[in-house]
Amino acid sequence: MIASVEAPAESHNGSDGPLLSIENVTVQYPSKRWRSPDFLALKGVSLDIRAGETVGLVGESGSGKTTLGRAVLGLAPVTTGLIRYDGQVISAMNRKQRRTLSDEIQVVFQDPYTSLNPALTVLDILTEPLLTAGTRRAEAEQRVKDLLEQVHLPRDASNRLPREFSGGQRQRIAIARALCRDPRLIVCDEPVSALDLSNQSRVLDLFIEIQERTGVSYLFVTHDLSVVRYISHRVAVMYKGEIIETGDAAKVTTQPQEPYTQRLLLAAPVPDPARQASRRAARQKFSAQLRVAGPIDNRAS
Ligand SMILES: Nc1ncnc2c1ncn2[C@@H]1O[C@H](COP(=O)(O)OP(=O)(O)OP(=O)(O)O)[C@@H](O)[C@H]1O
Repeated sequence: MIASVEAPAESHNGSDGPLLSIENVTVQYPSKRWRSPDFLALKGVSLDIRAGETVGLVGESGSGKTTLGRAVLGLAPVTTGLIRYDGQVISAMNRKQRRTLSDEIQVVFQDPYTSLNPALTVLDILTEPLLTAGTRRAEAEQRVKDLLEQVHLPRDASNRLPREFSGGQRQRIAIARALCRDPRLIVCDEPVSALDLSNQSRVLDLFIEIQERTGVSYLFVTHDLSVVRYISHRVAVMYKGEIIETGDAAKVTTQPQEPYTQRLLLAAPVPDPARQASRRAARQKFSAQLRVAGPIDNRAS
């Protein structure tokens, strides 16, 4: 695995501004139970993503990572704040207006076993978004051949059903589907966490390869720090609905400034025994520092 990817040299959208700009966004889920308060899942989150950039969103379970990805996709209610895409405010768009963005913003979900329609062949899964957009069938079928090649699946994959593929191969089909209409931003929600380690690194390499070729940006949601370090240019760390630290991926994942990020780093599993020993020593040192510094909630805002 490489240490971290090179930052994109320049914006692909021809402007100096970010491709995606999340500005002070709050998401409040309405309570489903009588007299219980609404739940504030995001508390004033701000984050930019430039064209061609991968921003990794990391944090423990329940910190709000998926909610932020869903807010970008228009699937979680933005209560206050704004989300701009290429300068245009998208957070206030209705469903019909959002549909016009499906060429631009796509998603790859965690579970390749449930994200693909089991009754459709790969050809049907991949031609459907193209035919819906008005592409002629012959052209759509040629495009599917190209897409299968791009994600390193054999051309005869077209005629098979999702159940005939392994988890890693299914995730490649899901990636091909996300690529159908040449998006400029893909929200990746834990796209490798259901895969075994060797498939994880192959699929991560595929994401990087696609980005190098197309200049697509990724908002990459994961709880796994080694994944985030591998794939991201920058990392944003979420804690209880807030972004508490952002910065260069290599720096945040090796020299985090915030005690919470330090704790997250120390809690990450390390298979190599020598590294485990040094991790244990670091953990003990960090615990001693914490005893002096006070509880981890006392982080800088
Ligand atoms: N539709 C919903 N209605 C009410 N609360 C929700 C809803 N979706 C998420 N939440 C709550 O919002 C908080 C953030 O959830 P979210 O799924 O964004 O976290 P996460 O960081 O992605 O967690 P994980 O890594 O486990 O997926 C959690 O406390 C969750 O219970």
